[in-house]
Formats: sequence, C-alpha cells, structure tokens
Amino acid sequence: MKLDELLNRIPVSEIIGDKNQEISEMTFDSRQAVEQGLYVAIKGTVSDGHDFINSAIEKGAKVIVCENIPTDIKDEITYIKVKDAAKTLGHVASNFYGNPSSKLHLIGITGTNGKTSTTTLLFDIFKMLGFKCALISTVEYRIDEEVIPSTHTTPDVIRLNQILAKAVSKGCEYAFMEVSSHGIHQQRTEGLQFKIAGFTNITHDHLDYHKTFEEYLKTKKRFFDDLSSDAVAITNVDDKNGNIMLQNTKASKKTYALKTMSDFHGKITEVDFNGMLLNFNGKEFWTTLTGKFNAYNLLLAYAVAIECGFHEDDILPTISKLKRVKGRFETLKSDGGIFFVVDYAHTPDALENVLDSINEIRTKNERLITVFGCGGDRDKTKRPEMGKIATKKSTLAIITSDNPRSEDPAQIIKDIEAGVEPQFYSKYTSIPDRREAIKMAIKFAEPKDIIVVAGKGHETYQEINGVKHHFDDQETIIELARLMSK
Ligand SMILES: CC(=O)N[C@H]1[C@@H](OP(=O)(O)OP(=O)(O)OC[C@H]2O[C@@H](n3ccc(=O)[nH]c3=O)[C@H](O)[C@@H]2O)O[C@H](CO)[C@@H](O)[C@@H]1O[C@H](C)C(=O)N[C@@H](C)C(=O)N[C@H](CCC(=O)O)C(=O)O
Ligand SMILES: Nc1ncnc2c1ncn2[C@@H]1O[C@H](COP(=O)(O)OP(=O)(O)OP(=O)(O)O)[C@@H](O)[C@H]1O
Ligand SMILES: N[C@H](CCC[C@H](N)C(=O)O)C(=O)O
Ligand SMILES: [Mg+2]
Repeated sequence: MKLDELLNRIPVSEIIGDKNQEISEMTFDSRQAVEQGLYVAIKGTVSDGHDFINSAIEKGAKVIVCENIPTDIKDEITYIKVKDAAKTLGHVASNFYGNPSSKLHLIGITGTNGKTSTTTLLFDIFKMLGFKCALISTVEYRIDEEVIPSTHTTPDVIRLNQILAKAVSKGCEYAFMEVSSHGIHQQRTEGLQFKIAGFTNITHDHLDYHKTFEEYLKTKKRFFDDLSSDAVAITNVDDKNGNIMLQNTKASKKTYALKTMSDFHGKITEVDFNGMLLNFNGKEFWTTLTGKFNAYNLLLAYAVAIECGFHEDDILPTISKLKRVKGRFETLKSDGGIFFVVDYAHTPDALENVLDSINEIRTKNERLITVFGCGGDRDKTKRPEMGKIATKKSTLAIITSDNPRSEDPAQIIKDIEAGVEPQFYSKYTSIPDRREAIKMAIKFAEPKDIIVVAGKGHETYQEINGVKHHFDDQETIIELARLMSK
C-alpha cells in the first residue's frame, strides 16, 4: 500500500522524505520490523519506542511515525511527525487493513466484571441466530469456527485490525469484543468504529496501573466519549457509576437494570443451582445460567441484540438455549455428593457476587468452603478486601496461590490475611499449594457441602516466577474428588 493512501485523513505535523513509499507491513515493535515496513514509535510503560527507531531501520523499515523526529536523519527514510503516535497507529492500522470495523457490526463491552461472559454469550446467541461472528476475549479469539489463542483481553490495534479483517473476509457480520481499561488507556481501540458499546459495572481492580479509582473510571468513560453519533451506548444504571458513562457520549443512550427504572428491565423470578426463571421487559423465560450477575450479563446481551434490530420473540428462546461460559459459575457434583463451583472471580466484587449468589440459593444446612488466592504483580489493594469478603461470607475460607508470578506466595497470602476481621480469624486456613488447598477443602466437606474454587476459571496454568505450570481447577477437582472418594 502507498504511504499517502495509508495516511488518508490522518493529521500529521511534518513529513521529511519521500511520500510515495510503498509499505509492505506495519509494526510498533522494532523487533518485528521488516523490509520496506512502517514503524510507529510509541512511549510505553517500560521503554520509549523512539529509542528503537534506528533498530527498526536496520531491520528494513523505511517509514517512521514518531512524536519527535530524531536528530540523525537517514537517507531513503521517510519520517512522519505526529502529535500522538499511539492514536495515529490506530488510524494507520485501520487504513492498512481496509477499515474492517466499518464492514461488520462491532460491539464492545467494557466494565470490571462480566466482559468475557457477556461477549461470549453474545457470540453464542448470534451464532444460534445463524450469523458468522468473531469474538475477541480473555479466553480466546474466534473467527467463526476458527479458534486463536488469546494473549490479551484487548489485543493491540494492529492485531485487532488483522482479526477483524480476517473476520470480514470469512463473511462474519458481527464481532463482539472485550474492551479492557488497559486497552482504552493504551488506545488499542483507536480508529475502530463501534456500533454498540456496553458497560457492565465498575469496581475495584487494576489500581496498580490506573493509580486511583477516579482515573480508572475516567478511562472507562473515554470509551463512551469516543463513540460516534450513529452508535448506541448501553449502560447498567444499577451501578452507581453507570450514568457517568453516558455523560459526554454522542451515541444514543440506553439503560438496563434489575433494580432501577430502565429501557431494558430484568427481574429474577426464581433462582437455584440449575438455573433461573427470568423476566425481561415483561416476558418470562428459563435459563440454565445462574446467579444475579448472570442475570445482568444476559440482560445486557439481550439489550444488544434488540438494539441490533432483532425481535424479543427470536432472542428470548435463543437465550434460553445458552450454555454456561467456561470457568464462569461452572458447577460439578462429586460421587460423594459434594457440590463444586469453579468461577473466575478474581476481584473483591466478583468474589462477593459469587458468594452472595450461592448464599441466596443454599438452604444454610450445607457449609460453604471457599478456596481462593490473589495474583502476584497485580493490584495489591484487592488482597485484604478479598480476605475480608471470603471469611465473612463462607463457613471456611482456604487461602491459597493464584499466579504468584514474581512475588513470594507467602507474602501474598499474608496480604490477604491482613483483611480478615478478628471475629472471623477461626474461619480460615492458608495452604500455599493450590492442589493441597483443594484437597483440604474436599477432606473437610461432607455430602451437600459447597466448595467454591475461585480466581482461575478457564485458566490452565499456575504462573510462578515466569514459568506457567499446567494447572486446571476443574481437572484437579475431578481428579481429587475421585481419588478421595475411594
Ligand atoms: C502494562 C501493559 O499493559 N503493557 C502493554 C504495553 O507494553 P509496554 O507499554 O510495557 O511496552 P514497552 O516495553 O514500554 O515498550 C514501548 C514501546 O517500545 C516498543 N519496543 C520495545 C522494545 C524494543 O526492543 N523495541 C520496541 O520497538 C514496544 O513495542 C512498545 O511499542 O503494550 C504492549 C503492546 O501492546 C502490550 O503487549 C503490553 O501488555 C503487557 C504484556 C501486559 O501484560 N498487559 C496486561 C496488564 C494487559 O494489557 N491486560 C489487559 C486487561 C486484563 C483484564 O482485565 O482482563 C488486557 O487487555 O489484556
Ligand atoms: N455482571 C457481573 N457483575 C459482577 N460480577 C460478575 C459479572 N459477570 C461475571 N462476574 C464475576 O466476575 C468473574 C469474571 O467474569 P468475566 O470473566 O466475565 O469478567 P471480565 O470482565 O471479562 O474479567 P477480566 O477483566 O479478567 O477479563 C466471573 O467469574 C464472576 O465471578
Ligand atoms: N485479567 C486479570 C486476570 C486475573 C486472573 C487471576 N487468576 C490472576 O492471575 O491474578 C489480570 O491479569 O489481572
Ligand atoms: Mg475478560
């Protein structure tokens, strides 16, 4: 593609060199630069891409997009000065891949919890309705039947455009993607044309990155601020910050809620471990998904489908057929009659929701045992909060490891323990080895007791010191429950 075509409608401050270069590929990583390529220099959290301009040139890059033109300008290289290189990258990537987001219906879901669940439910609904779709999520990326391993919840904007372009070429009409706060902050969605944006909720997470809750909130809001006037913004008004998302958006505004007056209103009529009887805008239906948070996720998915132009008579029977999402409130029962819930709750709010959902369903004759930990090299402030919630809401909490990464597992556990209130000191024990912790829970449990194993959900590894060891909560439960019932 010709450079001037690539720069179509992109504001630039200065160009030095040939504007007619032919571009073979584009990248923001000098290590990936190729002959006749374009390199965008971005300031990151660790290093500054401007320091790697010459290494990109050594690897063959002929066009450099940067915020500061280097002093040692090289012949045959075109330098393009822009105000914001990360922002420019998004628009260049869209142009390079033929603006795929404008050729399908792109739906983005943001919020602290519920993004994977809601996007996956939407993918499944639209697939059942007969459409080819794409999914970009924490668990996996999908282009119709093709599954691509996921590296980020929201990948970088080049990858995003590559996936969307492939989806378009394969005939996908819808793409559902998670929009993480890191993704918004690092402008990974810049230049994408969203048809619908959905907000789930906002609670405590990622403060290691965003520093304050206000900054975190502002970042989420930016996603809605950047929508165009032909987009639709759908927010959860039961969340106290739900309306903030709509404050400055040009998109048409829609609301959903279980408790507050809203355009899409839901009610849980009945709930147990097998599912829920729900009522959406006056129409009742059964779902095998369970727990209040799943009612929210289904309601948002329903709202998106209606805003896409479908009729409730087509959507509700489809929702009724949905299966649970991998690692999200997945239930198992051992031969010995112990009940297990595997859930990806890794934030205080998610853990509280899962335990509340179970407490709402259980008769209180059974005991509730919670096995959980907190990730290393991640927001430390959530640790004591999760310790407090787990001990308060369970009969017994077993604190263990969940991807300690470069941190000392014993220290992470101490940080969690620090949040336990004195009256609950007798309600927990700590076992750093996750397998041993699950084993202890099974030993302690009697028939009908409920064991929640939280934090890892679909993950199949335990990351210790940069090494990912195979570990799967569900697999471990099945293996131990069988061994121990012998
Ligand atoms: C903290 C963070 O988000 N970092 C992301 C960021 O990297 P960075 O800012 O640290 O990059 P850097 O190392 O400072 O480099 C700056 C620039 O110089 C370039 N460079 C660097 C070295 C070199 O030799 N040559 C070169 O050109 C880099 O390519 C980059 O463009 O930009 C990279 C490219 O897009 C991301 O891969 C990387 O994600 C890291 C791996 C990561 O772990 N991110 C997690 C925290 C994340 O993004 N999570 C969210 C949310 C999770 C959720 O809640 O579900 C997600 O969306 O996945
Ligand atoms: N709507 C919701 N409200 C509150 N909690 C939820 C909601 N949906 C799911 N959860 C809880 O949060 C956990 C994570 O859900 P999910 O993976 O869908 O969220 P996510 O936003 O994709 O998270 P991540 O930021 O890690 O990608 C679930 O396992 C469940 O415990
Ligand atoms: N997207 C989240 C997932 C956390 C999952 C939990 N198992 C952990 O490793 O902390 C993060 O990377 O912070
Ligand atoms: Mg996710």
